[in-house]
Amino acid sequence: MALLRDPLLNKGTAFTESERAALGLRGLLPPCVLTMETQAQRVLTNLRTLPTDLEKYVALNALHDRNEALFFRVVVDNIDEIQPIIYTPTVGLACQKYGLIFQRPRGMFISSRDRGQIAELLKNWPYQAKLIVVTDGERILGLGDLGANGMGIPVGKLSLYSACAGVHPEACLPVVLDVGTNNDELLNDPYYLGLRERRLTGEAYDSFVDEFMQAARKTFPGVLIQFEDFANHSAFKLLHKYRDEACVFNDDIQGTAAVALAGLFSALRVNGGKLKDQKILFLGAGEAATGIADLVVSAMMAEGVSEADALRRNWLVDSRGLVVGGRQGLHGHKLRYAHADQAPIADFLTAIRTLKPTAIIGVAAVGGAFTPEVLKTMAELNEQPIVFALSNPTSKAECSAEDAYRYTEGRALFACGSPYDPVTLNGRSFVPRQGNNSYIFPGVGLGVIASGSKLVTDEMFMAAAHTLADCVGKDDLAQGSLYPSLPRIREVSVRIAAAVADVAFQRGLADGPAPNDVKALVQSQMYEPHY
Ligand SMILES: NC(=O)C1=CN([C@@H]2O[C@H](COP(=O)(O)OP(=O)(O)OC[C@H]3O[C@@H](n4cnc5c(N)ncnc54)[C@H](OP(=O)(O)O)[C@@H]3O)[C@@H](O)[C@H]2O)C=CC1
Ligand SMILES: CC(=O)C(=O)O
Ligand SMILES: [Mg+2]
Repeated sequence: MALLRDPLLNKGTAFTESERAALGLRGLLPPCVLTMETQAQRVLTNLRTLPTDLEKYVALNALHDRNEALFFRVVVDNIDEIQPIIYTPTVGLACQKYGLIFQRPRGMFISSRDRGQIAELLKNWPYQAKLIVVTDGERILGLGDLGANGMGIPVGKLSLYSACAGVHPEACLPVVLDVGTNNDELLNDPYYLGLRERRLTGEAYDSFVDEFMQAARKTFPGVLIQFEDFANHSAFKLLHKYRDEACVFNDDIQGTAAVALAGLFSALRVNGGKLKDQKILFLGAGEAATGIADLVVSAMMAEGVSEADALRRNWLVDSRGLVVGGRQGLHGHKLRYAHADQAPIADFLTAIRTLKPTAIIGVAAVGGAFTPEVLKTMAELNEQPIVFALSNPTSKAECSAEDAYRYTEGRALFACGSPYDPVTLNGRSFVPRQGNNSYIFPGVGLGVIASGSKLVTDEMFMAAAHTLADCVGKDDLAQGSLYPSLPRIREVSVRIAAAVADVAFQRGLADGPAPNDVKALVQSQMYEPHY
């Protein structure tokens, strides 16, 4: 009976006659033995009768908790259909309703009440984690502070690690650091499952996170830790504090940078431009924007431009307007892009008219900010404007795919953070694809784990960006797709992982000498969902 209740071992109705006899399962299952294919078909049939995406999310979660192999089989074989349910946009809604839809816990919930005991608590995890995705829930997608409800994000990211890159589910540990929430709605929600107190701040917060970091690394030596959906003020601080001593990265800063740069490379193959000649205007000046801008600057410099010139080709608009030199209160990550000799500009459209960018990248979580006027202006300024609406979930997208194509007469080179269906305009069909770090982190994580890298470096993200861009074919570009199709994701992840592992071996970061065939090493470590 214990076997039927262990999701990592359970096969349900697929246990064979001989297994049933040997494992004490006779009488505990209906007599008919099903194949995994029939089970998967049954899952899909049931799923497709459910009226809402949230109900589908709940059903898939329940399957995940019953039978991991079947769950991942269904995800891998139907990635286009299932990813939007277990990841953005539906995972955003699932986090908002986390307390209401909660059935079984997944991952570890470490709250500020556990201070002083985190190492002890981590021992309760029954597996040897190689990969932790951790959030404190303060900036869940573009939905703000969702406190402990943010757990849906590490769970969703780790599902993609196993589905898209074959990191073994047993190696994956989702963690929420529950330091309270400042979201009054949640504090008053009878179903909220997190601590009902305001967020820990300052030294108390820092030492709590540090205790977790030390305990996690001690309990799971060599573990890769991915920071996810921390608020801006914590994200940069934590990345800089740990990146040179621990195997960590920040997905929102570094993963997003790589996927956006790959998308730019693809767009430039279509319009014939060079990266060093682009002028990029970001809506947003936070983790995603400055992460992308920093990697773009490095890539421009690799094309022979000076750092000063490369910086000058990247401009940021934040909640107070264009980031310019001399503006009061600017600090940290924005300062590199606070260009002198430019008067302040309050709004995005005027910034476009003044700066004449070749590309706009939306990462401010302001839904609809790429208005018809913005899109038309980009189309007036550029034969083929680059328009990336990367904010998540869909409600926060800067524009829809349809609007991006319609208001640029089908000339936009478009990518979106959350999925959009294909668009038909004047008889031409466009297939927009997701500029989402989900193309990057699975392969990066696999490469880091396979090589046993001690650190995760910017060079790895640069390699990942180039590799992802190389996976895009002419047929993709011809239909407006700046990324490869999702059904190819495991092949893409292998290539990214090999490129990342190569960097680890070349830089002496890996755990051992380089093998003859790095790709084979990576592939040998991949989990295949079958019985
Ligand atoms: N597609 C993908 O792979 C990814 C998408 N994202 C999405 O990007 C969005 C932002 O994430 P992240 O960068 O981490 O968040 P941050 O909080 O770090 O940054 C948000 C930025 O948006 C700015 N902003 C807020 N309101 C406005 C406004 N009205 N006009 C102009 N700028 C504004 C903020 O300004 P100020 O600095 O003044 O506060 C801030 O600079 C989210 O929706 C997230 O889902 C994030 C990571 C990956
Ligand atoms: C995709 C992602 O990481 C985000 O929207 O935060
Ligand atoms: Mg994120």
